[in-house]
Amino acid sequence: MRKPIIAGNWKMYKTAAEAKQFVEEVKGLAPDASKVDSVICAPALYLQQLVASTESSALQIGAQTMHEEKEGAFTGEVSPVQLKDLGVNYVIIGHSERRQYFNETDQSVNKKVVAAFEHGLTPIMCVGETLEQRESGETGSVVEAQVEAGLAGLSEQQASELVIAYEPIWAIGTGKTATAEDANEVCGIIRKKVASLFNEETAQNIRIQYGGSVKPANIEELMGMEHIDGALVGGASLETDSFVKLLEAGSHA
Ligand SMILES: O=C(CO)COP(=O)(O)O
Repeated sequence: MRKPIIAGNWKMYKTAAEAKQFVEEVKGLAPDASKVDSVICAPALYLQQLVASTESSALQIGAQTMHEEKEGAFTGEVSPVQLKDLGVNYVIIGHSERRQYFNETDQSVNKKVVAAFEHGLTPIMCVGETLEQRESGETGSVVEAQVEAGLAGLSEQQASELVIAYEPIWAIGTGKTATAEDANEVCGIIRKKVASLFNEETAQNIRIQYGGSVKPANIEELMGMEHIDGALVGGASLETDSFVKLLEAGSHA
């Protein structure tokens, strides 16, 4: 059985005071960590404070991106060693906004995934097609290529521990959700690809999230699908009420 994982991606939202208040409110309400992994991926600025305030709670803290080198002359960047040193557990890698606005490629995503594991972080690697690719029937081949490139060089053990987030770009922040069946179909394609790259056991272990306009009203249907093990949530992770509802839905899946 794969443990569900619900992760909020706050993107570039919230002041320090708002971040602190959210976490203070939610940490006591997060379901038991044996039932669901509950994660907030916050702006880098707040990670230290949020890790400290969630100590000994079920709520875990993740980052939204990182550089692939452990240190160096990379002005403005944050390294995996620095994240680990703060007590961060998860890091989102290759979000479509990073690919679109910050020139991340399948190759740089792969370097970051490898570096995250090297430094004891669990990557949440994002894949997903554009509307144009979906409409021209390329969804399967696009996500397969992203998965193959992103997982290059990983051991079976690392691939088993990786989290993949399937986020169709046209469903992000648009209010348009992929139907549960469509989302499940693509997550199934991803699992099959992992089986072909590694083996069936690895494919059964890997956790695959769906992301794109997930909210309390649609999470149960999504989580009821065979290949969907969690959600990566933008907008609905910014409000305590809706985020707690998402965590609860995850804990019952
Ligand atoms: O990009 C997303 C999460 O990483 C999805 O964002 P929304 O949930 O706001 O559509």
